[in-house]
Amino acid sequence: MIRCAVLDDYQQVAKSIADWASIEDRVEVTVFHEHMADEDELAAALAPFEIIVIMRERTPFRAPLLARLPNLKLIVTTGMRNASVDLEAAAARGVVVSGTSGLSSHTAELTWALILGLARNIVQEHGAVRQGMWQSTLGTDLCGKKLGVLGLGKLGGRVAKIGLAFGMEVAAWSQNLTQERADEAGVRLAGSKEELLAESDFVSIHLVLSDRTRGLIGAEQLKLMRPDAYLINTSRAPIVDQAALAQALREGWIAGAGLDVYETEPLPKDHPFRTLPNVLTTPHLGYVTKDNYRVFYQDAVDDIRAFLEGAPIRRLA
Ligand SMILES: NC(=O)c1ccc[n+]([C@@H]2O[C@H](COP(=O)([O-])OP(=O)(O)OC[C@H]3O[C@@H](n4cnc5c(N)ncnc54)[C@H](O)[C@@H]3O)[C@@H](O)[C@H]2O)c1
Ligand SMILES: O=C(O)[C@H](O)CO
Repeated sequence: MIRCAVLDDYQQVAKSIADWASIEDRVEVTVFHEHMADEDELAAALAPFEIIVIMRERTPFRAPLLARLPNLKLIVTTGMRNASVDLEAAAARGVVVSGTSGLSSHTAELTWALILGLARNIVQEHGAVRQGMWQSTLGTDLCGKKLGVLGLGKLGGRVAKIGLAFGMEVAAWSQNLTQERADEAGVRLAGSKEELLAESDFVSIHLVLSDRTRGLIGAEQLKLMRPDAYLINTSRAPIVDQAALAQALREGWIAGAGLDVYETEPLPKDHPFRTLPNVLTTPHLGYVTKDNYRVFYQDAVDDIRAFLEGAPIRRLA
């Protein structure tokens, strides 16, 4: 039997959500529900396995860990982009890395959950109702307000479209955004990042993390935002200087933030984002839906079958 490990199945759904029975005559699957952060623990637990299925970027596979996994032949990661797998080191060890497809609506929808949650103080009001109170905050209308979208790719484009449906004025900016793409999305191309930050009621980040986008929003940029504006980041934490963001929230440079992504995940227990009253946090839930997991895990099973049969496989570049 080929041994396969499935990592970080926090919700304990990996086995039931896909058709593993179709490969059970050849593959013995062990599912790990708890996150293992320690490299020694990972190396010891994973050394016997030929195949490892990983959920997004929860457990990094860099050269030192890969070197300690002598039996490893295939890594299946969910999605087709995973910055925490060292593809070169894997190739050097003869380990194939494949990816899965996935849906693209999920994170745009979570972005709107955060925007709506912030605009209508949903979490505070829910808590207050539970404690016997009635109407303790004033909400903000979205219709007629300005939404600034940083990065107009798949998710940014979808978020912009929903903003238009709410009757918002939508502008977008990124270093490589063209007038043609802005026209196609039906939004205004902002003259500069600074202009977009200064004028928006809600700024939502949908850039990929790269050398050009790391630290794109620091203290200087946060100070350009209005004190009644909100920042939403469901993209990647290091695009925003995290210490500057905590200061901005503490000192009221902006009204609040909706965050799904963090520099260290899981977010450390004593991190200020866990307690600041004007932060709405979700634990990197953008992609965590039944519908998307069904696609992720079924594709993982299909990748494993293809690999075992020598059929073409979706390799990560
Ligand atoms: N929270 C979640 O669970 C979740 C789920 C899926 C994706 N994401 C993140 O959302 C982000 C957007 O994903 P997507 O699928 O829309 O990606 P995409 O590739 O379709 O779009 C990314 C955007 O970034 C821009 N961009 C790329 N490189 C750039 C650079 N060097 N400088 C400036 N702009 C640049 C692109 O032009 C585009 O507008 C990514 O960071 C992704 O990791 C988060
Ligand atoms: O980029 C993504 O797909 C999500 O953030 C999960 O890692």
